[in-house]
Amino acid sequence: MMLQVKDISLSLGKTQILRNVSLDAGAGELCVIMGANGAGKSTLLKAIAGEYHHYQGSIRLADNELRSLPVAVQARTRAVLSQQLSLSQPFTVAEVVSMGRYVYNTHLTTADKEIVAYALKTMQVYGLRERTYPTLSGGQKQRVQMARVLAQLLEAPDLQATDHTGKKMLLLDEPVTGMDILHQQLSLQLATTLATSGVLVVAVLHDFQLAAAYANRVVLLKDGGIYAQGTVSEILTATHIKQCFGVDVAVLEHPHCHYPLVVTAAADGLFKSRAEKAINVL
Ligand SMILES: Nc1ncnc2c1ncn2[C@@H]1O[C@H](COP(=O)(O)OP(=O)(O)OP(=O)(O)O)[C@@H](O)[C@H]1O
Repeated sequence: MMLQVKDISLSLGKTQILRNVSLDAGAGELCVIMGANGAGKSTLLKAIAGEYHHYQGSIRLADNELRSLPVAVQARTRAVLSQQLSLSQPFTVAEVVSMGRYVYNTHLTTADKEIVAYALKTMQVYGLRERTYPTLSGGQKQRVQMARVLAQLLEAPDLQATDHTGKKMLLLDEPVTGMDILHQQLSLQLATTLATSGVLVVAVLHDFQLAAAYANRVVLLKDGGIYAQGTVSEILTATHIKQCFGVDVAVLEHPHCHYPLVVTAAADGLFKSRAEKAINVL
């Protein structure tokens, strides 16, 4: 799946939210969108998910203009984990994950049920499958949502069995919010495994360490526009982070791994930055 976002601008109400955003991402990539609160990350992800039709510019998926693709086709080619998904009905965990399969069949086949069980086990929520979703903890809910999108993407109950190249896209909006460190790592490893099988993964993340460890490409948004995009080492620099988040950080070498470490200096650097002004105002 090739995604080509060309010069899109989008207003919601009277406010322009996205300004001339362009990015290209290809099959097998894990593309991470970062930026401060309100920078436009979720809006961009929703636009790529086909939620808005009134953008200017073009969003092309495998060479088709997104807004011309029928919704049913979109649902079979991409899965979306949105922020703040609320389910008012007391669905069970198994039912929530099964929703990922109803885009293919109105009645679940044996293969669908195997995929659902596989997704539940992969996100370590199989033991919760009879529980009602609203009773879960925040992190457990996110794990169930990851299982749902996994169930939607898979063509067999095996992560590596299928070549998804050119066929599928996964959109994740802050997927690890509320998850403990083990399940954060598990979720990003899962995203990487899917990317390796050819899925194009676009994820909004706030965590620099997860982005540094897992992203192939980082897109940094500021005030609704692209501030910078490129590889982890090109984008996660102290200057960019200061410009986009107003915080002084040091970017260090990881002692064992190939990716950088972004660290704040609470007693020193932080208080030289805009955060100090914000704190003083309180
Ligand atoms: N439906 C809407 N109508 C008007 N303004 C909106 C609407 N949705 C979002 N906005 C505004 O658009 C801007 C971008 O919002 P968006 O949710 O894309 O930010 P974000 O980068 O995902 O932020 P966060 O890190 O807080 O999730 C914000 O200023 C937000 O208040």
